[in-house]
Amino acid sequence: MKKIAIIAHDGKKPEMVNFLNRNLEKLKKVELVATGTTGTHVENTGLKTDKKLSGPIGGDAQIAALAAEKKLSMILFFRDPLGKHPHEPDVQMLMRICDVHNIPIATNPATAQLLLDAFFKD
Ligand SMILES: O=C(CO)COP(=O)(O)O
Repeated sequence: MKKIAIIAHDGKKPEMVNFLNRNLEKLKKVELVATGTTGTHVENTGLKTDKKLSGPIGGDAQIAALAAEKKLSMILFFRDPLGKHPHEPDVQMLMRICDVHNIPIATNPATAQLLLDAFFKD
């Protein structure tokens, strides 16, 4: 089964939840993995997800490891460009690993929608 990773910074969690609710039917058809607090929000929509550690304590790094192992179809990362994040090096590492391994990564809701629509077009 295809696996999609969901990550959201705190300032973008409401937008992430709106996105999930608009795309529930599609997202029910794939396996989801998420960073810890994001995962709790994902579960509150009724979707199931494999919850990793919270971002600041290693969750982004765990998602990056899955990307490096080519176990992810895409990453939907609702980044907050206006926030300060103690684990910014992990965020940069995640994006770099995606580029190294050519894993699609959306970093805002508009791109996330385009990626998801493309993924389910057939
Ligand atoms: O910090 C994050 C992304 O960098 C997300 O972590 P949480 O889902 O645990 O809030």
